[in-house]
Amino acid sequence: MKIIGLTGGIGMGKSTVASALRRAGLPVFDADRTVHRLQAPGGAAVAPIARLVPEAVREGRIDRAALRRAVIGRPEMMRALERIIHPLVRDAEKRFLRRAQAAGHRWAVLDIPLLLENGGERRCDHVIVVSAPAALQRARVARRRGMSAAEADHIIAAQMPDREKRRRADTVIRTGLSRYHSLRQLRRLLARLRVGDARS
Ligand SMILES: CC(C)(COP(=O)(O)OP(=O)(O)OC[C@H]1O[C@@H](n2cnc3c(N)ncnc32)[C@H](O)[C@@H]1O)[C@@H](O)C(=O)NCCC(=O)NCCS
Ligand SMILES: Nc1ncnc2c1ncn2[C@@H]1O[C@H](COP(=O)(O)OP(=O)(O)OP(=O)(O)O)[C@@H](O)[C@H]1O
Repeated sequence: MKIIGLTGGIGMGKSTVASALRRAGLPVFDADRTVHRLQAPGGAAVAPIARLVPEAVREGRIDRAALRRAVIGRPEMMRALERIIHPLVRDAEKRFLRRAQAAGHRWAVLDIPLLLENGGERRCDHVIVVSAPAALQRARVARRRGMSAAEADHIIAAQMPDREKRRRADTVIRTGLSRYHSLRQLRRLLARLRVGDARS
């Protein structure tokens, strides 16, 4: 089974491309969703987060806004949170890949925001980076519910610069134009990789 890594900075359009890949029949691992599940009531990350940021957890429930305020713009706290979350996400990814392989898929997709920051490209056969102009990225993140402009700026600053991501990509999908243009780029790539010839 071959692996497509899908990544890009916050608000660059990853989720849109991930949905299109799902519609094309590929199994997609969604790292952000996995993080949210781990942090939901009963999730494996709740107890360790309660020890790290007690004010973000009340009655087994994580207050995401409080967690965000505690870690964004504080690199040492963010690193501590990542040390809790990333090994758990990696375990979930391994289970996902085993299931996809057992189901006979020829390709699987890892949708991971910090793929390149963490050297995850080594596990991929093809890396897609979604990219848009910086001003559009900021405008998209600003529209995002719950995240302030300052928080968005801190997150963007904590990520590998877009030009560096594009340099490391096998394919860059531009999302600065219409969705139609982005999806056309994606369709061309899937044809080139021969995804969809047999069961994907
Ligand atoms: C910081 C947190 C609390 C913000 O939660 P919130 O619900 O507001 O945002 P969400 O989880 O949907 O993330 C939105 C985007 O923020 C960016 N982002 C998230 N965590 C990080 C990080 N540690 N470093 C850089 N960017 C990050 C990604 O682009 C992601 O797509 C949350 O993202 C978190 O717990 N992050 C730590 C775990 C992590 O590294 N996740 C990244 C994927 S493995
Ligand atoms: N051509 C395009 N391709 C992808 N997204 C687009 C495009 N044009 C506009 N958008 C919009 O950009 C916004 C950001 O996209 P999306 O949520 O997919 O980003 P993301 O990379 O998953 O973000 P995050 O890292 O914040 O989860 C969405 O509101 C989407 O509708």
